Amino acid sequence: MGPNKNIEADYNPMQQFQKWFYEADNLYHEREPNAMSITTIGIDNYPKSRMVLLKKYTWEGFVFYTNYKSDKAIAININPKVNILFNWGNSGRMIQVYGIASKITRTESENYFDLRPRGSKISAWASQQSKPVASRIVLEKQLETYERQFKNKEIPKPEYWGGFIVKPKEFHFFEANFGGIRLHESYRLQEDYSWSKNTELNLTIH
Ligand SMILES: Cc1cc2nc3c(=O)[nH]c(=O)nc-3n(C[C@H](O)[C@H](O)[C@H](O)COP(=O)(O)O)c2cc1C
Repeated sequence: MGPNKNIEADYNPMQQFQKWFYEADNLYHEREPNAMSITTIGIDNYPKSRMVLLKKYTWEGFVFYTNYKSDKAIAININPKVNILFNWGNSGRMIQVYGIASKITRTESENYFDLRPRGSKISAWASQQSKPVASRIVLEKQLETYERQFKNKEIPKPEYWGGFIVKPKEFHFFEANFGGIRLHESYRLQEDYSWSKNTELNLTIH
């Protein structure tokens, strides 16, 4: 079928995301509905994907946390254009989001860090993400060191740990069904901040 273009002035595709996210969790019982892949373009110009966990989404965008010295953070600093992907196998649904990533405020990251379990806080201190560790023993030693250092103390957020928000520019919602019909709805942010919508139905062979 041909594309069916129309503009829905008040519509925000975050509503559709919210519906599918809710259903992935409560209707289709995905094991980890908040797991998403994020692809960045690195300094070597290669795209690189890895999984992260979505910790919050708002009308503004999608928030995840990481090490600001990691490959993904370095890539984002150079090129903030990213692609995130949710793949929910139980329902045959997939969502792609093109967006622009930026750091959230330090206060927001601190507030979230304070809510994390003690073990995760220690790990944030001990882990040098994207850097090879000589051995498991070295990593365990680092964990012990920080456990000793913070014994009976509040654990502050490390300077290099924090969140990114991905502000969406384009959404693609895909739904495959077993009859081989694939629904593809896409939304693009326009200059006036309204979203244009495009719907396609494709007959696909898996
Ligand atoms: C299911 C899953 C969830 C993950 N969640 C996160 C996360 O929320 N934040 C994070 O920094 N790394 C997370 N990781 C580890 C990353 O995939 C990645 O290995 C690490 O962040 C280093 O990536 P980079 O070197 O490309 O920056 C997760 C891995 C898996 C398999």
